[in-house]
Amino acid sequence: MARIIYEIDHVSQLYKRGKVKANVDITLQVQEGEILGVLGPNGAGKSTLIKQMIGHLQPTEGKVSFYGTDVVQQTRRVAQQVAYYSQEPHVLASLKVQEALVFTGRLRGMAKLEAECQAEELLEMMGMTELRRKQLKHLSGGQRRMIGIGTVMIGSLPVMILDEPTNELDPANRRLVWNLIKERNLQGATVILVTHNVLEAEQVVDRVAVINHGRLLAIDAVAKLKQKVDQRLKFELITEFGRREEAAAAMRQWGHLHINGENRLILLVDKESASQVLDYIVHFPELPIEEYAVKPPSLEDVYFHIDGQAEREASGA
Ligand SMILES: Nc1ncnc2c1ncn2[C@@H]1O[C@H](COP(=O)(O)OP(=O)(O)OP(=O)(O)O)[C@@H](O)[C@H]1O
Repeated sequence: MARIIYEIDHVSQLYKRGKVKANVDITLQVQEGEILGVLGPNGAGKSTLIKQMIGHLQPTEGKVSFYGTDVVQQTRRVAQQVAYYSQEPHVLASLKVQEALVFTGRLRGMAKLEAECQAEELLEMMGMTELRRKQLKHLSGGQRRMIGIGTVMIGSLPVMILDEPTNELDPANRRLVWNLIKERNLQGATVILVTHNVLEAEQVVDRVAVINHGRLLAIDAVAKLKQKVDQRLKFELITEFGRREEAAAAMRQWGHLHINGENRLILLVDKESASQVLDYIVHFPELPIEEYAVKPPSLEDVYFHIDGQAEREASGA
């Protein structure tokens, strides 16, 4: 059995004197050595949970323990063991790239030479050695984010918490970051990864916690979550420009539908009705659908399925 690093026990967070419930009665554990993805849409309560995990926020109710002790009673130990990458602007902005990395390494107890060597290695890995003498505030948004990832990596702390690590990055850098995360995990690091990029997260996470409206809707291994929609097939439908709602209204009768872009619909249907749906699409001439494809469900579909189910239960449907 893997050791439990984090124990989140019936945690709730209220803002604005109780008017905003950012998270509601969340209970989960993080196991040593895993990559746990925390998925949810904007405003779901993901960052609030992370702030509680690093001790920046004391939960209104419940407790977050790190190796068995309340996080807020040992923020120093947590800071020494948990590397955190936030979405917020970089506090090291006036430092040069190399200084920012070395400074962070030194704060984590590295010797000067060791920190300088690791900073150089990281810059090489990220293809950013040319930028080492530039101030962070003079970098592009994406470059600054890459250096932010570097500051999480330096010192090789045993736990990494990354809040939307690939936001603003181009495809090559996104791949690089996912590879760095996977590599660190193979070397033993536990990773908690907040994202709404479900498609990319699927490639790296071991388990997934789905959060919306502050509540934990599901937590399990990706394969187990996928079993929930295993008996379904996914239709990806591209609608005619400006006629998405019309197409959605016609297709909703066949299964669980969600809108996924200006002219893209995703329809999850039971395997038994798939041939009927196909027949309907092909033979119904008025249907404003330009292209369709049938695929097995992805983690993204599981996510929408779980979220949709929670919405339906909440509305009593
Ligand atoms: N300091 C605050 N004061 C008041 N309300 C807040 C505060 N921080 C967050 N909230 C609210 O709490 C809810 C959860 O916010 P949170 O930032 O945790 O969501 P998130 O899932 O991280 O969203 P995103 O993906 O957009 O970053 C939102 O409704 C948000 O508006």
